Amino acid sequence: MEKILVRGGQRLQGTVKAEGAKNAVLPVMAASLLADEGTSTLYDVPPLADVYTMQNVLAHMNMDVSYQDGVFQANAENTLRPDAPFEYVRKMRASFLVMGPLLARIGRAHIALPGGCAIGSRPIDQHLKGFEAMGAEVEVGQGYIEAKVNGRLQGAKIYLDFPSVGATENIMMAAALAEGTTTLENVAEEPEIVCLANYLNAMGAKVRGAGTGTIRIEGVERLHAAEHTIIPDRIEAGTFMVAAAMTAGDVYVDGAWSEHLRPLVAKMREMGVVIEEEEEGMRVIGPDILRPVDIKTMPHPGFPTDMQAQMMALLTQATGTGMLTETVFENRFMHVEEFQRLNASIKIEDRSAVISGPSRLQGAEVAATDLRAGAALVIAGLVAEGETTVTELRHIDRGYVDFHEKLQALGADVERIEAASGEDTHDHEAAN
Ligand SMILES: CC(=O)N[C@H]1[C@@H](OP(=O)(O)OP(=O)(O)OC[C@H]2O[C@@H](n3ccc(=O)[nH]c3=O)[C@H](O)[C@@H]2O)O[C@H](CO)[C@@H](O)[C@@H]1O
Ligand SMILES: C=C(OP(=O)(O)O)C(=O)O
Repeated sequence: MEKILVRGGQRLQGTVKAEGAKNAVLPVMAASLLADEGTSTLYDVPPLADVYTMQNVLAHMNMDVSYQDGVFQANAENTLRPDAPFEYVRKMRASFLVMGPLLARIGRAHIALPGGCAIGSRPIDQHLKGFEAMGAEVEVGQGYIEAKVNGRLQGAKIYLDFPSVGATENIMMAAALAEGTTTLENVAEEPEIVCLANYLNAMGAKVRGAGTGTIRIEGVERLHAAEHTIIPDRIEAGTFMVAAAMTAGDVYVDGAWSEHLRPLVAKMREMGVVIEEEEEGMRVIGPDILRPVDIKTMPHPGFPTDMQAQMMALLTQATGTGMLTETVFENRFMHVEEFQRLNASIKIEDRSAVISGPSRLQGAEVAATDLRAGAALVIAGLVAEGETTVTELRHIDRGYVDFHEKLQALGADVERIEAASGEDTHDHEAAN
């Protein structure tokens, strides 16, 4: 088992580049199932564990796929196999995004139930409600969801109870090949939804309104392969922005697109961080004294839950009391105990974490409880006294490419090392 070892005290300086977005590439890869003709080529595909998992899921379904040097190619002309087994879905919940494309393309899907995970129970009722409204029969049993439709899915009016990112994507992909028009209301407005809609439209779909609260999809009979470039990862970019601010550093984050990062930029500026917006990225200059802020996570364009743990790290260094309220996931404070091990002063009150700073963080052994928590703990280690070791790196590897190397290049004293055997005893398989 490996771990990341951080020796705190360095100020980050230089330039770092964000990869293609994990949360954009996964639905786009799933959407490549919809093309019955040609080979899709996707650019800026990051070499992440989740990308390899999705590649394996598609290959399991009998697609021809290849991935090299950031370019993913996918051909779905073969007879497709309609199932995604538990061995993939347990590694990555986003495997469930193949359900909409499978139903639309071959009228059947047999997908393992995603189940709960480290950040909450994460039900899929909104996805299923959408498929049923479009005429699919859905049965849940023995750990699997079986869905089928006679003939084509039918366009429908669907109102989501909550603007779920995954449900919006899954239903949008299904509706692209449905008969008639689908109107999806109260949908997610995340930039990743727009990235998916652009790919679908390049395939010949008629999707309008992505990035707003209502999406209209006029179904077409067939879709063809297309070329598409994945947007930069706003969460990876945001993570480096926080790392820069945390260490009173001066870092240019290439690929930090300001239009995707408005809620983060607003809060960091409130804390006193200097942010210069440029066309392709942002320069972040950390102040000597950080002010505390209150933050509530919300669906886009609200503050992203995927930046909550990183902001917790930053708030430990603010002078005064700040608060983080998590409204998107029911249980996304597992990292608080790990932060406490680093001597942070954090109290949980219902769905909020109250952080008193500035804390003199002290290096300790901590475990990544989920993907963003892992990144946040490494960042906390950058300002902690002594050595911080972060274990359970499989979480970090789901969403960050060469995380420690990118930090090293900015001047951090960080390395990835082999843990002594038996040292890392919490190796649960389920990564998500
Ligand atoms: C691969 C990917 O893109 N992952 C992102 C996606 O996850 P994901 O698509 O799973 O997140 P959702 O937006 O669907 O979930 C948000 C909330 O809605 C609830 N819910 C969702 C679906 C449903 O059918 N019923 C239901 O109750 C969930 O339990 C959660 O509490 O959006 C999240 C919210 O921005 C991000 O944190 C994840 O990084
Ligand atoms: C929660 C996340 O991802 P996933 O939905 O894939 O678990 C994340 O990217 O922070």
